[in-house]
Amino acid sequence: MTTMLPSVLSQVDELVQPEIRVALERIDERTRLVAGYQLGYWDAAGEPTGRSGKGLRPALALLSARAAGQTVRRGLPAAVAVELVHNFSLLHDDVIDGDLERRHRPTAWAAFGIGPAILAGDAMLSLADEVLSTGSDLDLVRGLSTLHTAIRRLIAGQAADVAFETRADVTLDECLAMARDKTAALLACSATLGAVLCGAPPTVVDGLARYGERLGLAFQLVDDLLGIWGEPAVTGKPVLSDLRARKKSVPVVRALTSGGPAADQLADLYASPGELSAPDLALAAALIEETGARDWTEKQADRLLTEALAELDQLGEPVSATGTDLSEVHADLVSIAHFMTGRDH
Ligand SMILES: CC(C)=CCC/C(C)=C/CC/C(C)=C/COP(=O)(O)OP(=O)(O)O
Repeated sequence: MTTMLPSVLSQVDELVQPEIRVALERIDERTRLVAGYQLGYWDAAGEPTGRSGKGLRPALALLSARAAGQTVRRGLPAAVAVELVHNFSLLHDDVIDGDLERRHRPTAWAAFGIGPAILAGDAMLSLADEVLSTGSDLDLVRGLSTLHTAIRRLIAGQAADVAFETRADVTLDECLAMARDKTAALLACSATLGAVLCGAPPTVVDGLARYGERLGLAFQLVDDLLGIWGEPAVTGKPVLSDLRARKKSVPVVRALTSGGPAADQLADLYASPGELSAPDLALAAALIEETGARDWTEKQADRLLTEALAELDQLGEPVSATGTDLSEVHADLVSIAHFMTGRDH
């Protein structure tokens, strides 16, 4: 596995982030402070900081326009929109979960309060639509429908995730469906939206969608593994945070449904009242590993990555309006897929 930084990520810094900053100008100053904090542009006092999100979704959106034979710039509205939707979802997720830390600093609601944080999320969601709608020669109706279908799935996935916290009988299929909705939907949308807005043929859009769905689920499985075995200094999240919150992530549900004494012991820990102590959290992680769920989840992520990459071979050769060498775009889609699944944060 390679974790080399794909070059498209620097295009996100150069092209997409400035566009998002321009879009933020449209919202009121109070809300802009919170939104820009969430996006990593400045600290709670409005002083500039280094950007902290990885920019994976806008990177996929830029590549998606190129996969349709168009310029990177044609992918910009899609890239801005998906990064805004992503940050809306993270911000609201942190409010819902009561999480205090993300990307190595206090979450937006912890820094500004729940009201301003929710409003900043709402503002980013609304800006996403507006940015898409300002593109002139684009296939806007299909684009908006693609984005909103993903947003509805994001909400459904989040609703399931919350509901699962108080259910002891979550099945592995339910859990995987939740992960697809919560995470793969927006990543698949990112991988297709640039192409959709450029009016790409269904063969290209559908192939990119299948690539994004498989890669998106692999990405969530890696995220679940990092939520248990990741290094907090690298992930920017507190140690064992998913287990502390008794999250029904994929490795947890795989372990709980595996049968045997380790699964029973884990179920007892998850059902016990009050906060889980540090030794209990470490025990829960060890029990999950003992059931083979860590290994299984890693293998599933590898399998999904292979399937995602195989989809790229089926994409065909759309007419290139720019003389783009499409094999180069495919190589970039391969590179970002490896980066997303080989990451440590
Ligand atoms: C409607 C609603 C509230 C939905 C929430 C859905 C949700 C929180 C999904 C989690 C997706 C995920 C793995 C994010 C981390 O992405 P990343 O590692 O790319 O994040 P980065 O931008 O920090 O790099």
